Amino acid sequence: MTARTKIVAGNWKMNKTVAEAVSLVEELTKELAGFSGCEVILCPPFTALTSVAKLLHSSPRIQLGAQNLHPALQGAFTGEISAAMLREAGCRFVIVGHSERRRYFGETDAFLREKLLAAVAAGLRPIFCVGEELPDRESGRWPAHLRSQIQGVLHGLPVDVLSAIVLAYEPIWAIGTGRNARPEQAQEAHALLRKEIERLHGTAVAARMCIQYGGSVTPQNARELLSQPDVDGLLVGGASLNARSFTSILLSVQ
Ligand SMILES: O=C(CO)COP(=O)(O)O
Repeated sequence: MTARTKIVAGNWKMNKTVAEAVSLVEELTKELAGFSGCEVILCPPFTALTSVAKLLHSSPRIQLGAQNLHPALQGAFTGEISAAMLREAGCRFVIVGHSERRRYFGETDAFLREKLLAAVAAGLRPIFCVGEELPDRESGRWPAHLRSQIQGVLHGLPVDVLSAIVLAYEPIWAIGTGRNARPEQAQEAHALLRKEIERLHGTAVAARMCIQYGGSVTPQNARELLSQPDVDGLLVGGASLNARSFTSILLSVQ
């Protein structure tokens, strides 16, 4: 089996002023001095990126990510931000296709594909999110839904783009609900996603791909989720907003 480096990311969503972000990162860098259990990514809101980047200079194991980008290089897109701007702010990663972006901002597969291409062209690694709604989970249609999200966006992408992507399985019914997927449910979905990647892009790409789980991850459930063979990391929302809970999740990585 290919050994994949585990990657745990904190998606702060629309939380933390610059001052709050700085204080959280100061606490985290203190708690995580010497930590080398996995790659750690922090995704603060845009306004806090440069301040957080400065604090992370001396913590090479903690990297910076953004929560969104626009695929155009520049231009008349009021309120948007480009991949080059994110790189300049110190980002290495960017979340693409989070269910909240798909749901509230109508982001389509075609648009997400453009974002992935723009991100990788600028040297960013996308964290590409997929996941089903509760009715699809309950009716058993979730495998078809996940396959169609993968095919719709990743089909035919060049191998350098695929190799840069971190995939995140985030069942929508588990996001912010306190109801995480059971470890065996996460494993089943991750194995299916890896199989689909393999079908589209071959064994080597699929075996190397890091697939994170996201949705109500807590210090209590992180270890068991991470013990599944195809769970290669976590994408943490609420529990990443507090230094103690995020650190305790990170310490569950073996
Ligand atoms: O959406 C998520 C991370 O991107 C998950 O959020 P919660 O961990 O708050 O459920």
